[in-house]
Amino acid sequence: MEDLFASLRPRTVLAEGAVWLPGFALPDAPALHQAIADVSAIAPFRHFHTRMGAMSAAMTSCGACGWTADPSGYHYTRTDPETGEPWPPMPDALRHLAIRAASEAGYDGFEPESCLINRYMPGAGMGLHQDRDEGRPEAPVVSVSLGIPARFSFGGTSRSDPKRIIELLDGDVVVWGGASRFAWHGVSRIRETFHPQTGAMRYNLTFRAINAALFRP
Ligand SMILES: O=C(O)CCC(=O)C(=O)O
Ligand SMILES: [Fe+2]
Repeated sequence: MEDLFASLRPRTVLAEGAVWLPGFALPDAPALHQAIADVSAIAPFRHFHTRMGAMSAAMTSCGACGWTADPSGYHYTRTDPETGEPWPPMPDALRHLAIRAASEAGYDGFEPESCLINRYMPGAGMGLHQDRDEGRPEAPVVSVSLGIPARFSFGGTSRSDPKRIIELLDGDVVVWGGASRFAWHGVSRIRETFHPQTGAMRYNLTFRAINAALFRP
């Protein structure tokens, strides 16, 4: 059965340096759900407020630093501004999966310092953006999807470049680095559907290597 699905949704190069690995994380899903529960028990999901208002995806982080947003901008911080405590350490199950996925996509030696966990309810999405606050252009971003599907747009390094739109399913992984490291991407508003593990919810984990000189307290 697994081979049948793998042949229907083969590994796909989205652009130079960007690879979609359908179902790559499926065997790890139970451990990933446990890790999300453990992290969010210490650093709860919250909606950051930017200049544009509240973000529709709820977020938390783990690792040496965590992604935060406030009306002044985006930063990686060592402590969770909500609790004042350091972000929880990255569970091994997460770190190992990210390293394996990066390697599978051609990026050996990836060492993620931070994992941003996004939680989308139906109606939530993420506007087109580039991930460019990391200060480590040589390291890829590894993105893992769990739960209900999402329409993911993936373009080029100019905002107006043509986009490829793919449906990310439970266990899918997308890795982008090299010529695609600063590719524009976004998530359409999630449609209400049901997944046995997550209910009407989608989780996305993005793993990044971060330049320590950019960490804020
Ligand atoms: O949810 C996704 O698939 C993408 C998330 C993302 O682009 C980000 O967290 O920077
Ligand atoms: Fe992103």
